[in-house]
Parts: sequence; C-alpha cells; structure tokens
Amino acid sequence: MRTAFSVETVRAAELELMARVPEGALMQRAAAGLAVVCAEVLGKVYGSRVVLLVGSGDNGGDALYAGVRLARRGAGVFAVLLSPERVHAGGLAAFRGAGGRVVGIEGAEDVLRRADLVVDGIVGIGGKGGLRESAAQLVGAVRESGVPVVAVDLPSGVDADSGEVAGEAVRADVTVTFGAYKPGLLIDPGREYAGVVRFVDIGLGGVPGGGDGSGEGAVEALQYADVASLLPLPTGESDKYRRGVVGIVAGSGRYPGAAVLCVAGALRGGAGAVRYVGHAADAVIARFPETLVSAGPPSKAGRVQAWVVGPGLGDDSERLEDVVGADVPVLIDADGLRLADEAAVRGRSAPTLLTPHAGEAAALLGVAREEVERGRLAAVRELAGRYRATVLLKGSTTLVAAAGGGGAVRVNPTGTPWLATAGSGDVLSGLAGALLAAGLGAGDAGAVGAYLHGLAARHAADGAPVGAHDVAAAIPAAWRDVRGD
Ligand SMILES: NC(=O)C1=CN([C@@H]2O[C@H](COP(=O)(O)OP(=O)(O)OC[C@H]3O[C@@H](n4cnc5c(N)ncnc54)[C@H](O)[C@@H]3O)[C@@H](O)[C@H]2O)[C@@H](O)CC1
Ligand SMILES: Nc1ncnc2c1ncn2[C@@H]1O[C@H](COP(=O)(O)OP(=O)(O)O)[C@@H](O)[C@H]1O
Ligand SMILES: [K+]
Repeated sequence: MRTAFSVETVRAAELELMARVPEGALMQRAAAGLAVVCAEVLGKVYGSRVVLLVGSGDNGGDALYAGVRLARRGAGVFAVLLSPERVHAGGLAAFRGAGGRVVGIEGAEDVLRRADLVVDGIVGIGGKGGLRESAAQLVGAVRESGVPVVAVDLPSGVDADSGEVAGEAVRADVTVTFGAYKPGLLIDPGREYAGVVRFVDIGLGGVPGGGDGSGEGAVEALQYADVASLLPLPTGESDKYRRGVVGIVAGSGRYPGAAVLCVAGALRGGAGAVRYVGHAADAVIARFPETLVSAGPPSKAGRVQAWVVGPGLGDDSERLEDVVGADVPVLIDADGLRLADEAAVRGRSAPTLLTPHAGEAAALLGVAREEVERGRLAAVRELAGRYRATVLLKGSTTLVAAAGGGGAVRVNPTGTPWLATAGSGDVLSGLAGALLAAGLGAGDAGAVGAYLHGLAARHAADGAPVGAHDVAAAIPAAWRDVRGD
C-alpha cells in the first residue's frame, strides 16, 4: 500500500522525530536527497546553472541547502528570494558561504534565461490558499522559460492535503517529497503538476506515530501485492454459485451496447455466472451466450450475490427500485444514479457502491462539474456521507471513499487517459459488480475493480487508441499481471 498522510499527521511525526535528532538534521537529510535528484536531472553538475526559487519557510531552506551541495560540485547557483527579510537564515548563510549568488525577484527573468534547472522551494506543506501575487508571477516566468523544474516536497501552489490548485502553480518535471507522500501528489489536478514523484526517506518511518496515530484523512493507493491478495480465486471447492452470481440491469432499446459491455466486464471479473435482466437480452446473448437472461423484474430473476444497475438503463426506474430494495450488495452507475432516490439508498442495509463520473457526481451534489474536478477528494467524501454509501468517483484520478465519507480514501494508481472512451465505465461497473458478488467489500471491490480496469486499458492500448470492448478483453491480462503469472 502506498499511503499519503495529511499535513497535520506529517507535522506531528516530524515534531516527534525532531526531538530525537540533532537540530537541523531533518533538513540536511531532505536537502541531501534533493541535491541527488537535481544532479540526476542535470546529468552533469559541474558548470551547470541552477536557479533556486526561495520562499520564506523551511521549504526555501531545503532549496538553499541543496543549492549549497550543488555549488560545491561546481554548479553556478542563483537564489531568487521572494521575501529577503524572512528567508531561512542558516540556509542563506551556508549558501553564500558556498559561493551561491542571491538575486531579487526583479533579476529572476535574467537568470532563468540561462538556467539548466529550476528548484522550486517557494512553499511546501506550509502553503495556504493560492500562491501570493509575487510568487504567482515568478511561477509564470518559470513556465515561459521552459527550464526543467524540480519541486521541493510538493509543487508550490498545490494544496498538500487535497491536490487542489487555486490559480497559478508550479508544473514540475520531478517532485522530491520528504518523509511521506502527501495526498496532493496522488490526486489530480495536483498529481499532474507534480510530474514524477521521488521519495526521500528522512526517518519518519511508517509516519503515524505522531498526533493521534490514526493517519486519519490519509489517502491510500493499492499496489500489485495488495490487489493480488484481494483477487477472488476459485478453489477446488468452488462452483459457479460460490464464485458469485452477479445480476446486471443495464441497457435499453436505445443503448443495448451498455448491457453487452457491462456483462463483458462481469464475466472477466470472475463472476461464476451473470444474470441479465433488461431490454438488451438479444444483444447480450449474441455476444455472450453464457449469460442467463430474463425479462421480468430483477427480484424474480433468481438468486444473485450482487446487483449492478444503471449503465444505459434509460428511464427504467421500476427495475432500479426493485434492485435498490434487494438485500444484497448493489452497484449503481450511470442512469441508475440519476434515477435513484437518495433516502432509499441511505436506507439500504446491504452495502451500496455508487460509481459516478465527475458530471454525475456534480449533478448529485448540485454543483458544477468543474467544482468536482477541482476538488475530487472533498466531492467523493461529501457524496459518500450524503448517501451513506461507498462512492467510486471516476476520472483522471479515480477515488473510492468508504460509506459515510470518513477514513482513508483509496486512490487508483493505474488510470490512463486511454480509458476516456465511451463505454469503458460500463465495463468497470460489471467488473466491480463481479468482485462484489465474489464477496469483496464495497471499498475493495471498487478499488480492485478500478486497478484492474486501468491496468487492462494499459495492456489493451499499449500506446494506441482502444475501444471499451478492448478494455474488457484485456482484463484477463491485467489479472495475470497482478498475479505475477
Ligand atoms: N518540519 C520538518 O521537520 C521538515 C520540513 N521540511 C520542509 O519544510 C517545509 C515546511 O516548511 P514550513 O512549515 O516553514 O512551511 P513552507 O516553507 O512550506 O511555507 C511557509 C511559508 O510560505 C509562506 N506562504 C504560505 N502560503 C503561501 C502562499 N500561498 N503563497 C506564497 N507564500 C506562502 C508563508 O508566509 C511561510 O513563510 C516542508 O514542505 C519541507 O520542504 C524538510 O526540511 C524536512 C524536515
Ligand atoms: N483522463 C482520464 N484518465 C484516466 N481515466 C479516465 C480519464 N477519463 C475517463 N477515465 C476513466 O474512463 C472510464 C469512463 O467511464 P464513464 O465516464 O462512465 O464513461 P461511459 O459512461 O462512456 O462508460 C472511467 O473508468 C474513468 O475513470
Ligand atoms: K515547493
């Protein structure tokens, strides 16, 4: 598991560690790691020209001490001080002592023009709100210059706890983060601003030692091994019922394809059997003859261990209500989200998994789509609280919040923009539905489903466009990949 911790937790852990190590030791560890990465990006340090953007806190201190190390290796290092009167004093003295040169903000453009590397030490986890005017202008000048950027701890202007960006922010090629991943490095838009993230161990260990030790508010990304341990594998004792029967209520006369793609996802997701209920039975059977189809209400279709309802459903609210009333786990997607009654969803006793994209989430929350895309973490928590359901928010960063909205939010690390193709969400809902039917909890089903889905898209696309059916067909490859076969 890759875990990102809130600023509060990181600060508490740092305080605890600082009490046990010599003064300044943590900053030296951070600066040493930072300088190593800067040297890698430069290729050749001797004779190179490095510009440090130095803010008024310890983030600027890190940059200055890294500048010291680069200057000692023969780089020409310039520090642009945003607030000369409040700069890290020890760092500045050491920097001057190593031959570093200080320039005011007015001299920034001149040194940027001839720079090989910019080190962004404007602000780190102490940042509040959007970048101040002078910092924002400097960031604009850096972008114009086109010089590669290494960000210190996190790109200045990115909110560490949420990944939100209010106005201008540094676009880094590499971000060197210290002690712990910050949520903003894993969640868009922040994730995109961070570029490649490099981790430097400063001795914080597993982190939540400080504070209440709960790591509350953290974000977690499943890794291969986590997913492998959650995959439902058939055993000698298995039969189709024990593996999980998933019921699918999807598709309509107008959108039969959604049903086909949803069934495709469910079959590749390891369902022992798929029951299909709806208006697209002919299309489903033509493509997947193993599907058990029926035309009546879902509650009369036979036993299932989980339902998926909504993709391409149209206005079939009767079937939707029938499924919402079932006492097995239910995944609600697409049209199902539009039609579902909030109180009925809240009142369910079995787990519910909602899988909106940003537009659907915005409609449910009564806000603009952009607001959801700007603040994904807040939106997914809010929805999970409102509906008392697990919520998987799809998009450039897919997030999964547990019912109620509290606790760690899962962030999917395998996403790829090749997934932005019609019908790929239908595949995901079938896939996650099969995992629910196999007995995974709603959070695990969502997170594992998103992980396999993203990986399948990478396998299918391999650098070229794909359709949603290609993604479904590549789920077995993703599955093998995770199992290490
Ligand atoms: N605490 C520790 O043990 C360690 C901290 N380290 C570094 O210290 C950083 C945190 O340092 P600080 O707590 O001093 O905070 P920062 O340096 O991140 O930021 C605080 C300073 O930035 C200014 N600022 C805040 N918001 C701003 C905005 N929107 N626009 C422009 N300026 C803004 C504030 O006036 C303040 O002076 C970390 O991100 C990391 O880089 C590392 O040295 C490792 C050890
Ligand atoms: N830019 C992106 N990067 C990564 N994944 C994306 C991106 N855009 C969309 N996706 C993924 O593609 C899928 C699209 O689902 P959805 O929006 O429901 O489409 P549809 O309704 O056409 O099936 C989701 O899994 C979503 O997370
Ligand atoms: K920074």
